[in-house]
Amino acid sequence: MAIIETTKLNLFYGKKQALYNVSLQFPQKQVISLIGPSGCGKSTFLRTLNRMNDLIPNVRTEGSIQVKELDVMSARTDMVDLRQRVGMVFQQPNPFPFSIYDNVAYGPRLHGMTNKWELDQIVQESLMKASLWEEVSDRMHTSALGLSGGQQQRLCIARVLAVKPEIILMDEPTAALDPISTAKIEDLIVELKEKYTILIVTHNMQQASRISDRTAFFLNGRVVEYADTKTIFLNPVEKETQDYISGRFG
Ligand SMILES: Nc1ncnc2c1ncn2[C@@H]1O[C@H](COP(=O)(O)OP(=O)(O)OP(=O)(O)O)[C@@H](O)[C@H]1O
Repeated sequence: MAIIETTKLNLFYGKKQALYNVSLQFPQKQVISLIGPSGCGKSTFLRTLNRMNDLIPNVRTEGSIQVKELDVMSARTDMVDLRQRVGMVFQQPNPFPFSIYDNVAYGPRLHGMTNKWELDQIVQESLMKASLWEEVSDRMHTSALGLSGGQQQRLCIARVLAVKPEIILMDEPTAALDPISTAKIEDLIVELKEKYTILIVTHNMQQASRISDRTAFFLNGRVVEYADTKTIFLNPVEKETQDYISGRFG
């Protein structure tokens, strides 16, 4: 069953159209890669799913997005609720300038959790799920800004996990990281799909083929092909997909 379904999604930045009739379905508890050359609309598409584009002036969106029963584009949709269910991790790790503990506790506190015992539990659990607990358990009250880039990115993932999302959107989450930190995040993504649905924008073809179950290839704001990852990389139907994955453009 699809956890996310977009239907005929069009998006305009002012007069410029960036997405054309994007209709995609994403099954639960899978990793889905969004690939395509720079400027083809991958990040724009990702941001429509939790309405992050609303923060950009002059954006207009048409079509529909369902996250299970939730009509994402409805004016009645509660943004705090939506972004709790559909969390996001960005290219540059962006921890708050607070302690490690306060970064992870931020979301639960925002949702009204005040009990210290409960907060301690959720912070520890989230850091464990993000494979960071062992590295930080003895310095929870020191600044998150003292962590390495890879640790900061896992902290940002822990921060998302702490509010118990169903879906995690990741926009090039390893682009700013070294190969070892990248491998840790990739392992983590594969572990997390046991419980979460993960959409990842990536320019790294090996990464997409290593970690994702399904892959969507975008070009000029359109989805050219969407299939299981093996098919996209080994046996694509469309010539444009073949050209892109074999490095002939992009
Ligand atoms: N805030 C914005 N205002 C106006 N146009 C934008 C904005 N953000 C993106 N665009 C345009 O929309 C199109 C799609 O951009 P988008 O960033 O979604 O592509 P992308 O595939 O994620 O690219 P990249 O891989 O380089 O991050 C591009 O033509 C881009 O210039």
